[in-house]
Amino acid sequence: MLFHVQMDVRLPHDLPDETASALKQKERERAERLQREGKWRHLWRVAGRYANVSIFDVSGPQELHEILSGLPLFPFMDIAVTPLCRHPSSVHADDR
Ligand SMILES: O=C(O)C[C@H]1C=CC(=O)O1
Repeated sequence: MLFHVQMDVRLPHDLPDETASALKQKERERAERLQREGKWRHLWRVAGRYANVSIFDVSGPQELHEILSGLPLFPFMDIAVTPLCRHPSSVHADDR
């Protein structure tokens, strides 16, 4: 099942630089692993903002919630989830 996810990162201004760097490094490793596993299908930076737009391919909302809530930056992100289904006019056979 595909989900469009927008994540807006809001790190507290008083978060120490070392803590922020460590969180970002852990987040990067987790994101790379999930992409290699095929669960995080697209990851795009929103131009001009500390935010991303992503497409996840997971079994359903429960798995998505487990993934998102396990992200190191989860406590510092506003997340909006939109479930997707196939568009009848799409020419891409792999759209699910
Ligand atoms: O930078 C972000 O958009 C937040 C988060 C998502 C993937 C990642 O590596 O960090």
